[in-house]
Amino acid sequence: MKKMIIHGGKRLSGELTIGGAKNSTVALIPAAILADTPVQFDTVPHILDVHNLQIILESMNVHSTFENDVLTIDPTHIEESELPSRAIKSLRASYYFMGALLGRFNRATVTFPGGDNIGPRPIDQHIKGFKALGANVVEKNDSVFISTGSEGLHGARIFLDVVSVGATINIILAAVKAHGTTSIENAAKEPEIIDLATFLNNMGAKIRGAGTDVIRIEGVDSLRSRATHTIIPDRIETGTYLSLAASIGDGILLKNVIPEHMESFTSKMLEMGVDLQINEDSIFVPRVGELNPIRVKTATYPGFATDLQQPITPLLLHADGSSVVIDTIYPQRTQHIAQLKKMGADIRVQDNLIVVGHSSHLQGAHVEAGEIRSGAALMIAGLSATGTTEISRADNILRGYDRVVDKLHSLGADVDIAADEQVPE
Ligand SMILES: CC(=O)N[C@H]1[C@@H](OP(=O)(O)OP(=O)(O)OC[C@H]2O[C@@H](n3ccc(=O)[nH]c3=O)[C@H](O)[C@@H]2O)O[C@H](CO)[C@@H](O)[C@@H]1O
Ligand SMILES: C=C(OP(=O)(O)O)C(=O)O
Repeated sequence: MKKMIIHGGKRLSGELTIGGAKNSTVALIPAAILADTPVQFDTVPHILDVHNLQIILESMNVHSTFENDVLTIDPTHIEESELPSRAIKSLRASYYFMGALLGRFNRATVTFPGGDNIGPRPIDQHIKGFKALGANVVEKNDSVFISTGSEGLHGARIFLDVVSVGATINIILAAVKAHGTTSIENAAKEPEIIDLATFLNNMGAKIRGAGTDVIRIEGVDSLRSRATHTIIPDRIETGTYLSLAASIGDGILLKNVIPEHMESFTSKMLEMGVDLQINEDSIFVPRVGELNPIRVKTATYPGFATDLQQPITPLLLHADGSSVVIDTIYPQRTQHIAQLKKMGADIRVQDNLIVVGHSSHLQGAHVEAGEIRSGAALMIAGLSATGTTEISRADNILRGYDRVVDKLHSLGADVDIAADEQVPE
């Protein structure tokens, strides 16, 4: 495991470019195995999740190359094989191989995925979707075995009991080459789902309604790539740097942003009194003055993303009064609290609410990134704090933040990654 070492307390300034969205990328890579041609993605983030997905692809004889932000994947010689469980366990999105393999081979065996430890993460809605499409699903030991009869998958009407990004994507992957028409009702509306549908439609898929809560998919026989797919910018990375810039910036410009994807977040920053300058595809964060406390309640898109409730917390510590955070998606997503307290933050849980009080001074400390977004919160707090902060389990940050150390250096931060002998792999 790695640790991140931060010498904090420096004001940061400059500009940086947001990378391709992690949560699009981790769906697009499994989707690539549905193609009958090589496929290419641009603005691919340099993150551990991509590296681990490449390992999983390689185990199926799907070769990939990643150079200059361009990932090329050749699925034309794909073979069914046992997937490497260590790589599967390293990320949540490995469950997209269930839908993608089912779409490609009419069967899939996938170990239960890993990913962030943020409370219970059932996959019942994914399974419900696969079954509706005609698959037989058996969960045994730590694996899910999914198969169809010789007739393959057929279209179906599926109403999701819970709005789930993962289930929506997995059902699209399975249904895109099924016989007949599938509809997903109460579907998730996240921009990453539109990105996936755009990629598949450009290869000949017939997916309508992505970005609304009813998605219709007419199955097609073949998917053929004709152009490089440019991945949408990462809205969670953007929100993280917006929080960082308002917390300790002396003027920071974020480029490659889709401001419409950020509205639930930027509206909260404006409410706090951050004088954001929102342009067509960039956002400038000036040095901020006094900040108002706010209430944050997470919700499905276009609501405030659960993935940003921890990254905005260091900014809330600067507000002149107590802010309140309620995570309705993952109520147990609170690993940052104990760690931020070690740095002197006034933060506590009270009746299922996270209460964040004004904390005029943070002190560097040894803290642990229990998951990606608590890691991001600690990184911002460490940059704001006086003294040295060491964040162990920093792999959790590196698994989803594109070239994070280079980007922080470009803003003038004193930060490094080193091996952590205390925490074995
Ligand atoms: C790789 C990826 O894109 N990860 C994102 C995705 O995770 P993921 O796709 O796993 O999250 P979901 O949208 O599925 O989860 C939303 C809620 O639905 C529940 N649920 C989900 C599936 C299911 O079968 N049954 C069920 O009850 C979950 O426990 C959770 O409370 O969306 C989450 C919510 O925006 C984000 O935090 C993650 O960053
Ligand atoms: C929870 C997250 O990721 P994953 O679903 O990949 O664990 C996240 O990106 O905040």
